[in-house]
Amino acid sequence: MAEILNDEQADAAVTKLSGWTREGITIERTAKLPSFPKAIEAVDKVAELAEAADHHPDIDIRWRTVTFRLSTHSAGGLTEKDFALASQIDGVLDKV
Ligand SMILES: C[C@H](O)[C@H](O)[C@H]1CNC2=NC(N)=NC(=O)C2=N1
Repeated sequence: MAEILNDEQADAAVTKLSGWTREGITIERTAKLPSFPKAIEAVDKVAELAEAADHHPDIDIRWRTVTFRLSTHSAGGLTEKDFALASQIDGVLDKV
C-alpha cells in the first residue's frame, strides 16, 4: 500500500503543482474551462489517465467549472499517487 505523506511532505508536494490547495487529507484544484464541451473533454482525458493509474479523483462539474479532488481512500490520507495524478491533471488543464 502507498505510504501516507505527513503534513510537511504534503505541503511541499502541493507547492510543486499549479493551483492546488490542501484541505486535510485531500488536495483540490478548481478550473474554469472555456466552455462546457471543453470541460467535458478535460474530464474525459483525466478519466483515461485515472484508469491507467488505477487512481480516481472525485470530480464536480458545474457548467464550465470543474473541481478535481484527490485522496488515497485505501490509505486514508495523501500519498504520492495523489500528487502524481494531480501533476497529470495539470498537464491536461494546461492544454485545454
Ligand atoms: C483496487 C483498486 O486499486 C482500488 O479500488 C483503487 C481504485 N481507485 C482509487 N482511487 C482513489 N482516489 N483512492 C483509492 O484508494 C483507490 N483505490
